[in-house]
Amino acid sequence: MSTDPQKPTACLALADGTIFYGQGFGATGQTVAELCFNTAMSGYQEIMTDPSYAGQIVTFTFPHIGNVGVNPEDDETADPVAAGMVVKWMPTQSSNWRSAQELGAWLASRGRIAIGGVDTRRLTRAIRQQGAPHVALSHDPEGNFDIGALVAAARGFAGLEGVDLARDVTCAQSYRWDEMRWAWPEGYARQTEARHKVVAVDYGAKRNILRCLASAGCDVTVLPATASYDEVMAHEPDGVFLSNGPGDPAATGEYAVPMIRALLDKTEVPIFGICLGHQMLARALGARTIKMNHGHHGANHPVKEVSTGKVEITSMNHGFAVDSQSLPDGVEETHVSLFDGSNCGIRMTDRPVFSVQHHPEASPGPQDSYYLFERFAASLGAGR
Ligand SMILES: NC(=O)CC[C@H](N)C(=O)O
Repeated sequence: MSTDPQKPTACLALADGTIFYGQGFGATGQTVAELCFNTAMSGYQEIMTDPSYAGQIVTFTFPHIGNVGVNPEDDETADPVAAGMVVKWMPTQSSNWRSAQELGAWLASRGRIAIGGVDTRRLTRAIRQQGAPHVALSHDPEGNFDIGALVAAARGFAGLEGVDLARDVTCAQSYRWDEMRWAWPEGYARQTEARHKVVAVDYGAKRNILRCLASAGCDVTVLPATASYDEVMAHEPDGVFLSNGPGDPAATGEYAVPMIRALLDKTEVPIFGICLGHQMLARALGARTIKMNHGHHGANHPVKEVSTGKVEITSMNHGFAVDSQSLPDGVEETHVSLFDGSNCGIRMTDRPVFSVQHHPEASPGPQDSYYLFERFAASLGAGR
């Protein structure tokens, strides 16, 4: 361990040669990924364990990260999935009654590298200006860095376009889910009966999505990402849910889109998709998806529901988007981002098939969009 307090023990190299030094925490070693920034002021543990972040390092624009520690209940999946984290201030000792472990120890035990002491405003401006950069992040307690090799490693990262990561993060086998939310958003009744049989296809599903489905009255069976049409229909579902997940919807869609297309062609089953599920439903309907400059990642993104004009404050985490210009006849845009006008929701006009780009399960984030789970449950009929 270096004894010089000024000597950097971590280094973040952008592919354009820009270098950020800081103090390392979590695991030691090196990782390469795409870099994004997240503006949420809380929920760093949920963000780090959201499977949608596979292949990405997250820069937190909120400066106090780590100060409430981590706990087993707030994991969105079993392990952190984001490749690493960048923060402004080194985490202080955690102070919260729910804290079971310090953030640094938790990251170290899960092989995830973090760097603190970075000018995250400057870094965020760089991400906005150049688009999500490819980076290499190195943590060496001795502070020995081969900058040329790090920049070369960042340049060597192939990026996320055309990459299917859902296969890496999906479940190995199907399973039932019956845990409900711990708290209900204001104004919603607690459902006690699982009345609707729902198959949730797991492209990297967050646990709170499954809790929200169960809480809206769904009896949930989770299937692996590569489940075929026949495997889905063998469960005789009243509805099918398409989850969030990492990577490029075009690549994941190579196997997911034919399954979704078969559901649309051969059945009348209601479908609800979130984020990657939304993007792949749109592709199955004939629309295009595109890579965004630096994407949307945060917990305060305003989204307008087109039919009512109502604005929801939403949780967001995506780097690809549905091109609303490419929506075919019979599919309408239901939600739109008030930050940049990008598509945030679609529906088929003649049947209960709909999806959204934002995250109605929040975790972290506001609860404004929870009604979408109730809307899905209502589309499943009176129940069994
Ligand atoms: N949260 C998600 O499902 C992300 C979807 C997709 N990987 C994207 O980045 O756009």
